[in-house]
Amino acid sequence: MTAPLPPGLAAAVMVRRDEFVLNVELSAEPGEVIVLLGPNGAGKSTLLEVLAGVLRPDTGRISVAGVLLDDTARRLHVDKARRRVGFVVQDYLLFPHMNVVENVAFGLRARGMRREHAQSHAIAWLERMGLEGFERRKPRELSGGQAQRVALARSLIVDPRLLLLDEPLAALDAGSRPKVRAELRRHLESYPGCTIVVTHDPIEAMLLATRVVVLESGEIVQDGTPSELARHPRTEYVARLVGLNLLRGTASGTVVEVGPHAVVAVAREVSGAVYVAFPPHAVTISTDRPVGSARNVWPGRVTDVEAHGDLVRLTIDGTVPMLADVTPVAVADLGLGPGSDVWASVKASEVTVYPA
Ligand SMILES: Nc1ncnc2c1ncn2[C@@H]1O[C@H](COP(=O)(O)OP(=O)(O)OP(=O)(O)O)[C@@H](O)[C@H]1O
Repeated sequence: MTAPLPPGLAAAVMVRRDEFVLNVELSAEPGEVIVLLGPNGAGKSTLLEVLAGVLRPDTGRISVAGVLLDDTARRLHVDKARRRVGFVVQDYLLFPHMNVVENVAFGLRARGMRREHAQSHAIAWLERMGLEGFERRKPRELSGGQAQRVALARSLIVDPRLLLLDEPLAALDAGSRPKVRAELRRHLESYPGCTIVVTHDPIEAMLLATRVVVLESGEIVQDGTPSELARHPRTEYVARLVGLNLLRGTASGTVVEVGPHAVVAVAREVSGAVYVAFPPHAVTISTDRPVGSARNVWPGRVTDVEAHGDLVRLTIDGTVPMLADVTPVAVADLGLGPGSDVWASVKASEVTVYPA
């Protein structure tokens, strides 16, 4: 007897594209949001295309929600149109000649649902996405954020068990990104299936992911929670990308309260629930309380010291826990090691702040 297939995603595939080889084993539980990171050409889009059924694996197996979608040993391949997999690509690929309702209803129509029925489902989804009033517009009459929501509604309406998002926010301008990102996060929180999101943006990764998987040269080089990755990056690429201090707090004016007696000063006025982020290299470490111009000065204790490329990454515990990258010379001069009491300072201008 064969073991039952898992309720989430289970994939072990090898795909060749000319010289490039993707060789990946990946599984995910329902409800997990995996952010897939990796340098250009690492194979992220290739992996999504294989999972979506756009590409066939050379060898391997893929199952989603207990259903086998590919099994090369048995010559089994479920066509992309018949997979319960939603795939949202970077440029949305909305049908330009169809209006918004028709775009969203498309998947249901393709499955044979009657037109009126499919459209009333689509209208309900548009309402859920905050898009009422846009039903009859054509894709070219939408903003980037609206088009992104239409694309998401179009994928979710067919109740996929796996949702694949290839750089879902890349087409948005910097101004609308934080808001759409927060919306996307809310949608993903209530989505019961597995999600895989490809992004190049570390903030997006840290905000959306319950788990981060890093792909380099067609192989998974690291897999863990965002904070595990930030604390113990295993490659230069990971270190550069996700080595980010990220805190959640409540803002008022230019001050964000991130914990009891812990505040972070930021350079612009904000209010309400926010995230604040700053890179480890923006942190200055001293053993005496500094008297400079930095508005953020926190006491802490070094708990971990790790070589990290040309620098040394310190894990600091205190009112504001953080990672700090310092030079080996500074470590030697200040005599730093686990247990050292230090002052960490960060300029307000180095802190990024955005809505939670
Ligand atoms: N249609 C194709 N035919 C042959 N090779 C391809 C094709 N598409 C991509 N490749 C190759 O496959 C490799 C992985 O590409 P892929 O697009 O999956 O990477 P990626 O991680 O998504 O990169 P990026 O971040 O630049 O989008 C690259 O070496 C690329 O040249």
